[in-house]
Amino acid sequence: MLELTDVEAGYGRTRVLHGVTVPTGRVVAVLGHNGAGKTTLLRLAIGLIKPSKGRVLFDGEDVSSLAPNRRIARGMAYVPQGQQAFGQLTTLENLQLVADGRRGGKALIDAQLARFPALEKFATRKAGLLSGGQRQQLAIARALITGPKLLILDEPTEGIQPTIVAEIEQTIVQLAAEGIHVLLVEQHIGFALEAAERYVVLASGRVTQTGDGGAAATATVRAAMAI
Ligand SMILES: Nc1ncnc2c1ncn2[C@@H]1O[C@H](COP(=O)(O)OP(=O)(O)OP(=O)(O)O)[C@@H](O)[C@H]1O
Repeated sequence: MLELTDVEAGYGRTRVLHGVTVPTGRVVAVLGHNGAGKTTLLRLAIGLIKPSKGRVLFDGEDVSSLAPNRRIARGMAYVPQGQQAFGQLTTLENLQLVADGRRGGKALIDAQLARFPALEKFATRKAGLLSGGQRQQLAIARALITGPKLLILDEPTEGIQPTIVAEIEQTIVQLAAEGIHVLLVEQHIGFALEAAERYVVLASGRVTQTGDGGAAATATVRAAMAI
């Protein structure tokens, strides 16, 4: 589905990623310490930054030079860090912003309200008054309304209370079971590897390790990351 091959990218003259190749897989986990380049890699995948070298293939098409909106139209969706939502709008209005103008808009919203009971419960609550975990579910629901083939998630459980962490993890597993591919940056290495088909570890913008996911990979990855 998504293939990043030998990509180099950064900000202005600063190179952050150096020859990074990410394998394909239903769920691919991107791991690494703070500042390793994980978010940069996701921003590159969705097209917010362009590679100066290498290529990004999606569904067999070279999308390296396509803008984010065109990648979204092809079936990519991106949920950045930080549980972003329009705080002054209600849960429902946040969902309507994405669903309006799409065929079957109401059904698309209903499907996500059914997926996330907390959002259904607080449909008329302003998003700014939701808990961080609920806002994260809202951000994921908004992305899912676009019907993505690939969901790109940047630290979806960061700063979220443990009960909702488990729900979000369950959602990721469920999405994969539904056939949606996931590119996941996640600090909870145990969960990320359990959910992942493949993983990469980044350090200073380079891949230091890659392999098959699964619980058995945890010890190897922890050793490689010295944690
Ligand atoms: N907009 C930017 N302009 C310049 N440099 C940036 C920008 N964003 C990130 N960087 C730099 O790129 C490097 C990688 O940052 P990135 O956010 O991709 O890492 P990360 O692995 O996602 O870290 P974290 O886990 O802290 O989110 C860091 O050195 C960072 O300072």
